[in-house]
Amino acid sequence: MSATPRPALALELRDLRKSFGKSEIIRGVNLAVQAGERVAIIGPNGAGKSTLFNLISGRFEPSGGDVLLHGQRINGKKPFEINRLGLSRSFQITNIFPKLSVFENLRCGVLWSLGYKYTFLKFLVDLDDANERAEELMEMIKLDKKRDVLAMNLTYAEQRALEIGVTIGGGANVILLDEPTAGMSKSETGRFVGLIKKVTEGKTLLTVEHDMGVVFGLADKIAVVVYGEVIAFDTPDAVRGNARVQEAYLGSSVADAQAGGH
Ligand SMILES: Nc1ncnc2c1ncn2[C@@H]1O[C@H](COP(=O)(O)OP(=O)(O)OP(=O)(O)O)[C@@H](O)[C@H]1O
Repeated sequence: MSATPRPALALELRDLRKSFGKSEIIRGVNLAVQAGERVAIIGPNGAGKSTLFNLISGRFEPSGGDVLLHGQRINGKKPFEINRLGLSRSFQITNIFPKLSVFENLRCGVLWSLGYKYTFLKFLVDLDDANERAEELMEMIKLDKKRDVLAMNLTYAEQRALEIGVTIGGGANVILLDEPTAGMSKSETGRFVGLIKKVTEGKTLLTVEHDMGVVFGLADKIAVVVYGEVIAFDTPDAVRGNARVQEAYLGSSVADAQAGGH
C-alpha cells in the first residue's frame, strides 16, 4: 500500500515563541499552512497578531521555535532574504513610492525581485520583461486607466490596490497582508476582497484582519490568536461554531458581521 503524499506546506510555525523583556508575547504557536491556502489571523487587540507577522517576515527574531518557508528554516534571516525566498509582505501603503506613477511603482516591484547583480545587457532584457509584467499587474489591479498618475494622487483605495500590486509584483508565492481593507468604505471593501482573491489566486495568503466580513469572505482557514496562542485553526464554519472561540473572542464579532449582511 502506498502512503498518500503529504500536501506541501508553504509555511510552518513550530512552537514559535517571542518575548520582550520578561513578557512572553508569543507562547508556543504551531501552524501549518498548505500551499494555496488563504488564512486569516484574527484575535483581540494585543493578542500578538502583528508580532507573529513580524516573526514570519523576519523583522523580529524568534526567542524560540522555528519558522519554515517551503520547508526551509528561515529564522534569523533578514526580511529581504526571506523576500528572495518567495515571501512578500505588504506594509500598508508604505511600500509604494508617492512620487512615482502607478506603472513605475509596479515596475519597481517587479525589478526588485530580479535581484541587483546586473550586467547592463541583462538589465535591458529584464527591463522588457518587467515592463510587460507591470502592464499585466496594472490590469489585474484595475489601475490601467491611471497608468501615469503619481501614486500620491490616487484615492486611498487605489493606493491600497497599488500596494498589493507591488507586493505580488515580485512573484512571491506567499503573501502577507496587514489589514488590507482598513480605512475603506463598505462598498470599497467588498470590491477589494474580490480583487485580493483574484490577484492571489494560486498563492498562499496570510492576512491579519479585524473586519469579520472580510475574514469570512476571504479565508479558507482562520487562525484565532488569543494571548499569544493559537486557540483554533480551522475552516470559517468550524471556527464560527467553536465554543472556545465564541467564549474568548468571536461571538459578538460574528453576530455583528452577520447582522451587517456579510
Ligand atoms: N517591540 C515590542 N516591544 C515590546 N512589546 C511589544 C513589542 N511589539 C509588540 N509588543 C507587545 O506585544 C503585545 C502584542 O502586540 P501585537 O501588536 O502583536 O498585537 P496585535 O494582536 O497585533 O494587536 P492589534 O490588533 O491591536 O494590532 C502587546 O502587548 C504589545 O504591547
